[in-house]
Amino acid sequence: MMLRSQCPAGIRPNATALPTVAPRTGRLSSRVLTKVAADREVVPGEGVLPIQNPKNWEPNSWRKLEALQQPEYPDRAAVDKVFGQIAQMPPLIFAGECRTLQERLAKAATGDAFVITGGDCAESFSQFSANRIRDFYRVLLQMSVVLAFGGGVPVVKLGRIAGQFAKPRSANDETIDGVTLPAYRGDIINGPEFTPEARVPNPERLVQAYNQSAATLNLLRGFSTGGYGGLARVSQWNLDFMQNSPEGKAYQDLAHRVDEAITFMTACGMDPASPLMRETEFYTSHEALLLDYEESLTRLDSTTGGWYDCSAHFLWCGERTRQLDNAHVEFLRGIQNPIGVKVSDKMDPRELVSLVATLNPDNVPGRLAVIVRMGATKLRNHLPSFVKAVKEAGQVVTWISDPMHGNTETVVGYKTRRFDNIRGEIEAFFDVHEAMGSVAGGVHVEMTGDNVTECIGGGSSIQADDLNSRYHTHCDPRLNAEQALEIAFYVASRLRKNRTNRVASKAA
Ligand SMILES: O=C[C@H](O)[C@H](O)COP(=O)(O)O
Ligand SMILES: C=C(OP(=O)(O)O)C(=O)O
Repeated sequence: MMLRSQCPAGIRPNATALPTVAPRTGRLSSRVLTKVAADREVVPGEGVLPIQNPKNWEPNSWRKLEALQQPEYPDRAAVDKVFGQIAQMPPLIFAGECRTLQERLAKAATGDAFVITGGDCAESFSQFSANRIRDFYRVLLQMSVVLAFGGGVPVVKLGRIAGQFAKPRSANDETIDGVTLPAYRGDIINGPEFTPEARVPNPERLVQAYNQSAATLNLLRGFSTGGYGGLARVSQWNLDFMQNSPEGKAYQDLAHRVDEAITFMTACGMDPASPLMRETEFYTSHEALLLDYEESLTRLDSTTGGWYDCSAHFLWCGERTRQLDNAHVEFLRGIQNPIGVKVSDKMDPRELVSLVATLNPDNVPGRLAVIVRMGATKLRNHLPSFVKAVKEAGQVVTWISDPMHGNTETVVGYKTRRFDNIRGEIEAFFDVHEAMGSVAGGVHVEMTGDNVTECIGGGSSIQADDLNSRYHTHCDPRLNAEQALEIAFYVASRLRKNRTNRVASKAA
């Protein structure tokens, strides 16, 4: 009983805490699920109220609706068996962590925090290693320090990691040299190799993806609570290959200033061994695309009586699957995790208002992030009407910019993105919010800690001819560590400007 109120904040599990969720048993019928929910004693933890689950919603109610972008498994019985196994496996995250994240995202909606989401376009089995996770984590931490320094607000770190495996595709097939095969849909579904065997959806991949997510999360939790992610290590996070780059040097300067501030605060009596100095919060996220998988990890939280998708802290609905009457929106409207929805210029502002009302009917701050991705020019034209419509409807959302997905192009046979276009979209995002008096709450980028050559431009001046030298992504091009840090310095400059404006308007 005591454990029910011990849901840890962020990724800081109390070593003795148990999940406050009841494991689901295989693919239960909706009748059985309702019974499990009704039978469970709901005892609110300290300060945690019981949750009213949405009417007519169950973890499997999405099955009645059209689900786009789902794989066609050759043997449905085999795949159902695997989902049954996953439903018996432990949750990857805890409901209490999701609630803490929601509070943080609510602050980002008002400008009292800022969200940085980053990670691979698609996690892969072949590139899975502790060093890669560490290098990604280091860059995300560096970015968050740069942002916190510029913005003077807490930075919410949300990795596209430990579950970002399934990919929506524009086309169902891929043709190379006259041979047509089913598209690669992410390592959780099929393989990237261009062979008929690799492209068949294989249910064993589901278990491998779950296991890789669990192992990744385990390491991230260790980094976050074991001292590695603590502020005292700020100056040690620079990656070797960045030491001499302008971004690496700018970061090192900033890190020295942080070190000096810590020395000063320690002299004033702050305990350098305190959790504030040694630990950091880190959350996981991915696109809730493969609905069978998400359902099998959806569990009932015994503290609140709410359903949580325990595959990640934060789940989002992609641009290709956000139709109001379809399965993905149905699934997401019922889970209690904070969620996001990707939005392009193809959406009408009235449709956005309906979508926000469906996904967050109680208008809970921090519950819903609207992740805008359309390219700078379209964003300057369309975002104002989105912001206006949402404002007029009295809806609270956390606005986040994804400057990657509206800027993809093909150059010399490679899918790539230009650094200037990415930065240009972020600039437009901040400009529009500044003009509208709304809040730029975060940035969502595809990035890696590796020294890849997938996006053109930036300080390291990657040219089209360099793309083939270290192009390792399994799907879309990512910013490398240096480019990611350069973006962080730009965003920090905008946050600093916002901060100055806020101080000036308070003084006036
Ligand atoms: O990551 C996002 C999508 O899966 C990706 O952009 C789709 O790419 P495609 O247009 O090559 O299918
Ligand atoms: C597919 C993605 O984005 P979008 O839905 O915006 O295209 C993604 O973020 O991986």
